[in-house]
Amino acid sequence: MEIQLLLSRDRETCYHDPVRGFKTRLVNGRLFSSTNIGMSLEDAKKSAAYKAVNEYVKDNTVIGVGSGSTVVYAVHRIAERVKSEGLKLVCVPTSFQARQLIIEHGLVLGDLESNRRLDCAIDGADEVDAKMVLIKGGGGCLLQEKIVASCADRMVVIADYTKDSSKLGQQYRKGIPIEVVPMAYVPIKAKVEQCFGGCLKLRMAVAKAGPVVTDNGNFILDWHFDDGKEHDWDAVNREVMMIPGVVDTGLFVGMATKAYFGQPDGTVTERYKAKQTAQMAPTIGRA
Ligand SMILES: O=C(CO)[C@H](O)[C@H](O)COP(=O)(O)O
Repeated sequence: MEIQLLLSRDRETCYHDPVRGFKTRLVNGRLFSSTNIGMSLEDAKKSAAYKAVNEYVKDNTVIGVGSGSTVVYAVHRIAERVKSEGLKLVCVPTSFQARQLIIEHGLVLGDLESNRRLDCAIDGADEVDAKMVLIKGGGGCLLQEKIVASCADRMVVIADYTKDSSKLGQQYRKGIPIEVVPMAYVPIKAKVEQCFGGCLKLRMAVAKAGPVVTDNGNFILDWHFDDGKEHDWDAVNREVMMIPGVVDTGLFVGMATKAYFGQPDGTVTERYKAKQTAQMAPTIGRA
């Protein structure tokens, strides 16, 4: 019997030796042994979320609650800590989903009218590059996620190892989401393609005919950019934001303070924000 290739995708390869019953997984250049091969992607999300909540959520604080599947674990852990430690927290949602999670877990629901400054925003990401530039909005909630993060003293990203990337586009192949006013989606698509290349696709709904409509009543264009080129994401983001009808982009530049990546063996790796340079100022100033 020969060694079998079980899985091979971007920066992740998994082998099985049927004679010795030995499995290995190579992820982003790190080798994981057969003892921990059974950890699922969900376990990786959970480890990252739990570690972030344990380290960043403090008593008497206001927390921004992001959106997506990894955030579900963060909200579970926040609720556990509120119960066991009696933490006094106010949670500000970034989407309809986050609002429901907060309510379902019996947490105190807040908003930006009563809490213009947050202590920490905890959110997922679709991809995080080596400079901590994020692609967000895979779940369509980028606008409120960016607003809430911009009001927080720190933004903490929770993700599994598939989101860890050296360069945007290496791991996440669905493009950079751009939220747009519906009447402007055709000219915006043409302008971005003309100025920056690539191709923009109107995101279509799955269980509804027609396009995805965001929590804010807008459309999403997913920009499949040219990943063969070097991009200055801060400059690109600023220019795209200037196009009339663009509401926001899923590019989060200079916003994340720290990222936690859950690994296949249950460990969590961490990345900190690089020192700010003049070329890489925060997209939106903190409140
Ligand atoms: O930006 C987001 C939603 O707009 C999410 O944070 C992002 O899509 C990651 O989601 P998940 O934790 O499910 O992988």
